[in-house]
Amino acid sequence: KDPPFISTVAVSQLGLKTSLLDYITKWMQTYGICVLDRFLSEDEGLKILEEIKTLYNKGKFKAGQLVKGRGGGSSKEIRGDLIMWTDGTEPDCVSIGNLISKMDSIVMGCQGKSSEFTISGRTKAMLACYPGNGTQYVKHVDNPSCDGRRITCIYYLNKNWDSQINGGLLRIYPEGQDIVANIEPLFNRLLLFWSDRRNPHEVFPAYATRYAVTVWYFDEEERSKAKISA
Ligand SMILES: COc1ccc2cc(-c3cnc(C(=O)NCC(=O)O)c(O)c3)ccc2c1
Ligand SMILES: [Mn+2]
Repeated sequence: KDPPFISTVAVSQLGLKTSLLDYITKWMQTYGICVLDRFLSEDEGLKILEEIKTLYNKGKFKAGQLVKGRGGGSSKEIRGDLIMWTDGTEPDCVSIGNLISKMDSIVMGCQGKSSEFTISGRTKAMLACYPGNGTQYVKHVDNPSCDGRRITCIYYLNKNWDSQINGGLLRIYPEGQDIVANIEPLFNRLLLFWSDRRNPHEVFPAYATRYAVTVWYFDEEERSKAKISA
């Protein structure tokens, strides 16, 4: 069952500037990717970072699932992130819960502004940590199999990050375009992109601890049709 989801009524009460929502819609329609810097206040961002570090240091993160390497059957490790799922209602996730509801209000605010924004729900939030020992995530598509996920929404928490030194760059290869998008996982940066085959992407090896919070938003129709995943 998908976690409860903000109602559109709440969005209008938030009184979000439609110019921001129009900006997001336009970027998503044109490039299928949108970057918003300084998404929250510095203080809110720092509170989220502290909550995540605390959870990580309590050993609450587990290795993301391994995907069998090609041939030989050996489970060649192609993922390096450690993850933890939360719906942001636990007592030690208050700021993370605030982030999730701000993500909801952004995505819901775009509802109906373009045919692609027919969002009916979302996953819980996935807290991810790349420990920084050269861990990476090879090129992949988040939703290659019509599982219902339409938008990938990632919030980065990495202070003074420089991919030239720390690695951990996210590179997106928008389908059918001869450009790539190089996205630094910078503190207080929100990234949205279509989760399907339009946006293959990879995370380059990270050489410093790299934190992110990801939520996937479901398309109503695709989600209702999706086989209930095992
Ligand atoms: C069924 O259990 C699980 C558990 C964890 C899962 C994690 C991912 C995932 C997908 N993409 C990325 C990514 O692209 N990150 C880009 C960035 O951090 O900049 C990432 O970090 C993690 C996908 C499927 C999963 C299924
Ligand atoms: Mn991904």
